[in-house]
Amino acid sequence: MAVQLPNVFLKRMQELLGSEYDDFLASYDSPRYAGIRVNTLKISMDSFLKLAPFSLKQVPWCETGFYVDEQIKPGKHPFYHAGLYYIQEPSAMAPVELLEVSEEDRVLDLCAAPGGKSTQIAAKLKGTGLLVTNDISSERTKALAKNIELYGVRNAVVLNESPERIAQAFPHFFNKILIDAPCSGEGMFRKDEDMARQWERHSIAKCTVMQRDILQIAADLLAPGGRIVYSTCTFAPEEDEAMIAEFLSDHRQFEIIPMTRETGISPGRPDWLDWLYRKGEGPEFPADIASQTEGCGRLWPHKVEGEGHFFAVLERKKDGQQTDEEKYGIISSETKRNQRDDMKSKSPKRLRKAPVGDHKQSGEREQLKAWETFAEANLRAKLPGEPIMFGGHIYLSPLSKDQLDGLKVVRPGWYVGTVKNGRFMPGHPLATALTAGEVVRVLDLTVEDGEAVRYLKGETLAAEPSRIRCLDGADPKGYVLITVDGYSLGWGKWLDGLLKNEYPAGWRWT
Ligand SMILES: C[S@@+](CC[C@H](N)C(=O)[O-])C[C@H]1O[C@@H](n2cnc3c(N)ncnc32)[C@H](O)[C@@H]1O
Repeated sequence: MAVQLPNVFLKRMQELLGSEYDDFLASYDSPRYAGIRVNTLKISMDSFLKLAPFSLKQVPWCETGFYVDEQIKPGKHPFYHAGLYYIQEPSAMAPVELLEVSEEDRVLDLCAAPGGKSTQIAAKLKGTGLLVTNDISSERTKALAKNIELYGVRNAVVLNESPERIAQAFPHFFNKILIDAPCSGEGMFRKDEDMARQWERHSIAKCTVMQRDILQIAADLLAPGGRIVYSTCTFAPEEDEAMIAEFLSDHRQFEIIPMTRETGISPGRPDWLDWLYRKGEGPEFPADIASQTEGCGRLWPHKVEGEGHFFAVLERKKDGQQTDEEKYGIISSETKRNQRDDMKSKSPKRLRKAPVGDHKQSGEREQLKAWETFAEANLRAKLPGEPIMFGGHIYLSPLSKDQLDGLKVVRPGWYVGTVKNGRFMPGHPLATALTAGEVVRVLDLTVEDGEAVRYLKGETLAAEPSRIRCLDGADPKGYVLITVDGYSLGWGKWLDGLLKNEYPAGWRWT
């Protein structure tokens, strides 16, 4: 077998899977599956299918997902740098499909880094509603913020918080919540051999403690009638069926929404709750709860083309016994006061409202004015969100500063730029989320002639003024949106036949 699997894991799977075990084990001898998901925020499916530079095979459970041959290196193509697709393991595409995100939803992705599922949610929101995307690891939120920017998301707030503190700030606020929980990662063994080596260290018992806490708090974050999707990339019943059964026992107002099976999703295994109970490793759940867990789902590596995943869709019952707090999001002023005090005492580095000093306020006003002047001269679009200052930078935020007060904010919204020496400098994320029709100057490069790659490498390009497409008879001199085959890559600054490259050093093609 190509992958060295832990003996304890193999013994458990043999007991759990019985006659299916041999097929399961044989799946480790097949190559892993690679996938890409089209970012419909930046390109329509029709256009992508015409433009796709490699052959694609549909992923059954995700309309925008495709299997690709890993050897083609999908990360080494200008279209990847234009954010036209995300490289994602095919089974990891299923949880967001089950969340059934609609336009205008308020969505929370609680365990989001590096952002695969958040970018999928953002595409479904189509720039409407709100995405709050969070991870407890400050290191991992760097990749999360970068992906939100690369994929052209305009309506996301990126947080680096504990779920408890988000629940204090936003009680019963979100109507869709994704918990892609930290887990023992048994479904990752073929993709990442390190996961197999570290399986004992990320023990199932440790993971269940985190999962229990996160699920518990998610119930306090969910608005009436809302939906939670809980997912793991592990097969362990302690982290899957038993975690869901325990949640349902503690939250009788919730129920599992069984999922359809046509796409290859296998049912949950209530009998595995008995297996745990008989081993003395789990409680005996009431029959009505245990039977519901059959409505959970798994993608198995020996049954579908994917590495494996577990999911449960949880909704609040319509006739459930709810407190006013749960029903209407009402929270008593005393609870609010206690929560605010608690939040303030625990917060080291947080978003602060602008100090009220006149000097500071007029400085901020000037900077916001500089942004408005830039937008008037260079853009032809009404952009969403409130302009706010944060850490010396200007953002368009889907939330007010008050709503974010006291939280550890990585990005309060869409980063549009910063003012240096009285001059507005547009940010790279402004460019990646703009379309060619929204700006005054565009220079379109192509994959074929190699110029797009030269731009991504940071080279200065020569360009005759006639190549700069200028709206309304504008002068070619100034900030130009650089596109590849029509899709935005970043900024350039054109002067006298030369295009100064504004593609950020840390993002360059190497
Ligand atoms: C399976 S990964 C998430 C993958 C991500 N959803 C994606 O699709 O790219 C689990 C994440 O949970 C985060 N995490 C662990 N404990 C957490 C907690 N208590 N609250 C929020 N995030 C947590 C980890 O840092 C990790 O990034």
